[in-house]
Amino acid sequence: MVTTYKSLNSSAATKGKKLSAETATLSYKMDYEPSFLRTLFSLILVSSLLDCVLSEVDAFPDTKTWFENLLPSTMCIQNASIESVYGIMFDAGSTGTRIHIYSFTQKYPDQLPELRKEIFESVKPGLSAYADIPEQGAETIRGLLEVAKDAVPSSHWKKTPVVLKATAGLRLLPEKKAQALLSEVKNVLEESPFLVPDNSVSIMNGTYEGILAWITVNFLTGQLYSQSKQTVGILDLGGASTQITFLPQSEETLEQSPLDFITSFKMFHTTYKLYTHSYLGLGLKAARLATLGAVETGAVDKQIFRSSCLPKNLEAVWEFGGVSYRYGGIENGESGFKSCYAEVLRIVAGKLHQVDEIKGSTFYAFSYYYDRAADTNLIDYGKGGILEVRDFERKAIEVCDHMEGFTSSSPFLCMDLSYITALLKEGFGFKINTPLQLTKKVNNVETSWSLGATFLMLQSLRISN
Ligand SMILES: Nc1nc2c(ncn2[C@@H]2O[C@H](COP(=O)(O)OP(=O)(O)O)[C@@H](O)[C@H]2O)c(=O)[nH]1
Ligand SMILES: [Ca+2]
Repeated sequence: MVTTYKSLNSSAATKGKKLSAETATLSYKMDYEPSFLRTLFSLILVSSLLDCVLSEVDAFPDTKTWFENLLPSTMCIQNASIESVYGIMFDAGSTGTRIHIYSFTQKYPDQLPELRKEIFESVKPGLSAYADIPEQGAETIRGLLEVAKDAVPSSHWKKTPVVLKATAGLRLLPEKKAQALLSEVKNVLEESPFLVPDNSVSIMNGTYEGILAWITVNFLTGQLYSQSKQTVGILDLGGASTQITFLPQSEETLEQSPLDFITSFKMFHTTYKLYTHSYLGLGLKAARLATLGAVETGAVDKQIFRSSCLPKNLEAVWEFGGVSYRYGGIENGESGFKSCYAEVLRIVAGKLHQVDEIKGSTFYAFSYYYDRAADTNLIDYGKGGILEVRDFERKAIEVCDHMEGFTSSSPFLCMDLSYITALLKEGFGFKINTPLQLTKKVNNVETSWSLGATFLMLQSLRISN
């Protein structure tokens, strides 16, 4: 049994910092403490339930009932005198592609496997940057598969499933281009020695992102099996889309929310009705494009997109989704927080559904919320921390009103912080003193949908040794 936490290459914090700094690749290996194996056991249990019902999401996009009576027939990872089970999950995000290689051990034949180790590596840019050269996009997957070949013993290759789920970057592409990319990727997976299930390469429904991450976080924090059922909401800010997911306490929320914002499921004899929504185009980088006014026009030769959120004398080129945009500040014009905030406000104003009760709730926030808070020392990169919405605002004012002395690695820092402030305050309608728990990992497990998705994959395939 793994008894100590250790980071094999270097500290996760240092590696994570690289991710924030948007470097090309990073990798780390880590073992997990046994203290939360019970939690992971439970998570696997939930995933076994999830597996059989996720397909219902598309069929009944309004209110769904999940998990009902599923437990006995789905507890299928058993009867094994097992050493290791592996699962490979690709997260094809809008800003990068990541491979998560999880290994599990099964100690006793009648027990579900326990997560033992995760190996992670990523490349930038994301698949959508290869929209016109899909073969090259697929080559990035081939490269990452080499990591999997090193990580998984060759004796296990054939029974180790590999799945790729794409998120907002591909959702935003024209259907034909997205399909061409997915088809090239599928070819590459099929050429690999791993097990390639049906539907192994797909664009994930935005609802799944929120729900899988919500279940992951609430299991890892012990909320779902505690008596109090004090669950926490989650906020994910990706490059191209953003998700909000929480368990409403008030009937009013359930009654007044649009039908497709509410998803219900039964788990451990409790029915949960979650509020979840994914806003496509409101991720951090998509919001930059919108603020620059480049969404409608696209990148036109020689055109420079200007914003008061950028240093006045700046002129540079920014690439997103495989397109290059020239951008800069407004020389002899406005700059600073006040004018910048007015710009970013236009991106969120009237675009989001607001719920009164979130004002008093606790939310876990990760991805770009975490990265930008860490970049500006609002939180420690390794540890995370609790912030209030007004901390983002305070930092936005500080950065935006001192852009002349700008030395930051990202010229977009003022715009990003202002956007995060506007999204939280005016978009979702949080109060300035709403606490946010900035978290990258809970018990050393990434706060992302990919672990949950891996459990689903294993369970749906009845993978065991
Ligand atoms: N906690 C966590 N964050 C991640 C992981 N992979 C990517 N991110 C964060 O996700 C953000 C980028 O979002 P991305 O997935 O590319 O865009 P999306 O397609 O709109 O979701 C950045 O803040 C990354 O740091 C991960 O494994 N764990
Ligand atoms: Ca993401």
